[in-house]
Parts: sequence; C-alpha cells; structure tokens
Amino acid sequence: QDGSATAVPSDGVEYLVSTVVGGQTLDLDFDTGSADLWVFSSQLAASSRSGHAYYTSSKSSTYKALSGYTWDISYADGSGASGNVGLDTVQIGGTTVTNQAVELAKTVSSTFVSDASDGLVGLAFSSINTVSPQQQSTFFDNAQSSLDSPLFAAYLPFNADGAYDFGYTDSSKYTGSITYTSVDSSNGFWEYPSTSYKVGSTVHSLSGYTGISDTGTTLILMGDSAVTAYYNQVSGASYSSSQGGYIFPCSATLPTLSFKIGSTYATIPASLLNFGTASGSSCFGSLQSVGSGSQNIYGDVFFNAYYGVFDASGPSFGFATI
Ligand SMILES: C[C@H](NC(=O)CCC(=O)c1cccs1)c1cccnc1
Repeated sequence: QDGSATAVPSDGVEYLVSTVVGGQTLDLDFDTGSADLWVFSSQLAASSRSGHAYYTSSKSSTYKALSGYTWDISYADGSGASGNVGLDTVQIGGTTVTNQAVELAKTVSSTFVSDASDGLVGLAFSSINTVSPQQQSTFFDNAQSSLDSPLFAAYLPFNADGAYDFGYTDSSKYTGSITYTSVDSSNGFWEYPSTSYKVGSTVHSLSGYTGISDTGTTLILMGDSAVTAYYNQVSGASYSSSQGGYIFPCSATLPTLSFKIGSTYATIPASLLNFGTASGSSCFGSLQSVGSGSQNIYGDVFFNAYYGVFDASGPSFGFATI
C-alpha cells in the first residue's frame, strides 16, 4: 500500500518520522545510508533511555523473538549500537509491513543518547544489514511487493515539515522534471558517479569519485580538495578544530556549490551552505570534509534543495528541484 509519512525537522540535525512498531509509537530517523531498523528498547540501561521513547517487546502482542540473532552497527562518524532481534509489525504512513526485523538496542553510543531520535530506519540495500546469523531485509525491501512502484522519495525542506513517500512520486513536492541516474549498489549504498563539482561557476574535476545519497547524514561531506577549493573562495574562512569543521564570518558572502549526480549538476544555494552560528559571529559550513576516500556524502542539506527518489528498479536515484 502506497503511503506518505511526515518527516519533522529536529534541532536542524535530523528529520524524524513517527513510526508504529508493535503498537508502540517511536520517532525514528530514516537513514538511506544504512540498512538496519533498530529501536531504543527496554533492554537499554535507564541512563541510556533517558529522554527517549523506547520499545518493550513484552508489550507487543505481535512480537516474535529471533532466538540467537544479534546485530552490531558502527557508522562512519564513530557512533554505533548493538543488541538482539525479533519480528514485529511496522507501520509508516499508510504502509504496513508484518514480520519486519526489528533490532532492539541493548547498547547505544553517546551521540544517540543525546540525539532526539528513538532509533533508525535503514533504507540502503539489505546487503549491508548487520544482523547475524541471517541478514534481514529493510522495511522498503519488505514493502516493495505492496507498492505501486518499487520506490520511495525523500522530501526534506529546510526548517519545515517534509515527508517520505512510499510507492509513488508526488509532483506537488517538486518543480520541473526528475533527473535519474543509474545506481551502483555493490557497496550497499545509493551510490553513483560524481566526477565534477563547481564552486560558483568554476568547474573542478573529481576523477573516480562517487556520491552517496544519505538522509542519515546532516551535511554535505566531500573530499578535502573540494572542501579546500570551496572555502578558499570564502573570506575569513578557516578550519576550527574546536568546532570540528570549517567556519567563516557570518557576514561572509558564500558561493554556490554544485556537484554532478551522474551527468547532471545539482546546485546548493549559498543560503543552505551556512549551517548557522558556530560561536559569536562565526558560522559553521554545511560543506565539510568526508576525510579519506573517494565517496562524497550528500546529506540532508542536499535534500533541502532537491526531492530525492530512490528507485529499486534499475536501481536508480532521481532528483528534482524542490
Ligand atoms: C551522522 C552519521 N554520518 C556518518 O556516519 C557519515 C556517513 C558516511 O560517511 C557514509 C555513509 C555511507 C557510506 S560512508 C550517521 C550516523 C548514523 C547513521 N547514519 C549516518
């Protein structure tokens, strides 16, 4: 069954979707960069649960334990979580999946305790699900047979309620046409070639680079050559180790940033490239370094400018101006 679920911005860091798991409502972070659906659970220490809604399997009449199944995930930013696994009914908007693998957290890292979300819904490819001894399918993979089209879309406007659409694209959420590019899912991500970028109108090559569409990451993360080229064009910009990234005077004029998704440039407006006050009159950049490697991470700031379509037939990734 097709459906749409509202995504509410939280602290400018993530978008949360109210999700019903075994009759229990949790605010979950939809993450197209991972493939585990995990929730804060009654098995967590009380100190780790504080401030969060959490799932109690014994309160669900439809929960079925998967005896001996475990999960343990580590994200690129060093955060992580682990626990055990069961099956339950998961409802997101108008889409319901019965016997969805629900991963119950027994441990979560400190960033998750301080974040607003009560867990994550992984929407990358099931090939990178961490459940052992048998890998489990994502909500989207399980839902596909009940959808009109095997796709979901992310609509995440800046500082406003957005949505995740399942089974259809909603033309009221974008303008113009959707441009699609083929996805290479061999790493388990919604990944595609991203071999050029522009700072303002100046073109730079990024030979061999790819991009990953990752709604679980807030910012735009690119290789150091691109980040350096961008902030060289911002008066007063510098890397602040205390702030953990590039900052600049809030009064600075910012160039636009464009990057290729397949063969088509996506352009991030200057307004979205100022992530907000770091401290005093210094502002934090929405473009930061991904560190090593040749995978750029296009996070929520990208989706603030573009409606993103994740189509399993192909697979392909499409984007259209919001
Ligand atoms: C916020 C954090 N982001 C990352 O770890 C960067 C994401 C990153 O580098 C990559 C994603 C895919 C291949 S590389 C995060 C935490 C939890 C879930 N999702 C994202």
